Amino acid sequence: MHRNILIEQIRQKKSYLCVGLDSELNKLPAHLQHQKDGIIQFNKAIIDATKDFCVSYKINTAFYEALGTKGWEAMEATVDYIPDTHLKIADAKRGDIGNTSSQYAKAFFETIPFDAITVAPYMGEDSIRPFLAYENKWTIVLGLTSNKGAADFELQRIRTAEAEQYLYQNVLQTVSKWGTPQNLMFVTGATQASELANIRKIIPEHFLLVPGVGFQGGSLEEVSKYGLNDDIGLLVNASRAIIFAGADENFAAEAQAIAKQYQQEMALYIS
Ligand SMILES: O=c1ccn([C@@H]2O[C@H](COP(=O)(O)O)[C@@H](O)[C@H]2O)c(=O)[nH]1
Repeated sequence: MHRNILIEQIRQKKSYLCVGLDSELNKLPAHLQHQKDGIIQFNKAIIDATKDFCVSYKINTAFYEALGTKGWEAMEATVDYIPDTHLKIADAKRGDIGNTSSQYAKAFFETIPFDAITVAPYMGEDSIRPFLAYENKWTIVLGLTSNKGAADFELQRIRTAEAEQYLYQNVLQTVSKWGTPQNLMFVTGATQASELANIRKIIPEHFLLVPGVGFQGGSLEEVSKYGLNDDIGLLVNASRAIIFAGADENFAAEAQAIAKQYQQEMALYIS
């Protein structure tokens, strides 16, 4: 998906919400858990209920890979069902030596036609280039993640030739030179909103994929205050807070109500 289309969708809907389809089998409403295509039915109902309030869906592949062939089938059927107006993100956190990364890119951009994939930067440029080689696809590189473990490496101070900085800042500076704001985004956890102003100094134009509102406690208001740019530049993800808002037959209506709440708050922040 081209950046202009994404921005147009966001402006039309007054929403930069990304709904996370972390559809863990044993958390589905009881009536779906034992059905052969329970996850597919669940995802379709969630998509139908939320598509007017969001611009993107993020499938965390772990929840599907864990189920083997059935999970991969559910992932494919879900990607097929998501309207083409919505950015389809594979949260797969891949990255390997170049020829292996090429196969990951093929798997998630061609075999299953996602628009975007999350990638870990640890193995460096040759591990990321194969994803960037695809036109109209997005590579979303982990920058400053939302978890406690971000302190172990990403928030370590390092000394480079130019400056003393956090490791994650060096990642943003370096990786942003390998692609452009048209094909590269960065993950920034909503729980790290205090760093957003610094992040915007390094990458003012790029889109940020921001997980961590809802269950992880991040603030949509803070993220929006420090993260929005002239093109909006944010995709804020909520998974469990939306898809598991209700636990019974009413789950889709409950999910819709929460997605709508996020959208309505976002509309206040979009000028
Ligand atoms: O830094 C990161 C990177 C990825 N995630 C993923 O986003 C969702 C968040 O789910 P919630 O239920 O809204 O907490 C999930 O798929 C994570 O693996 C993240 O949380 N933080």
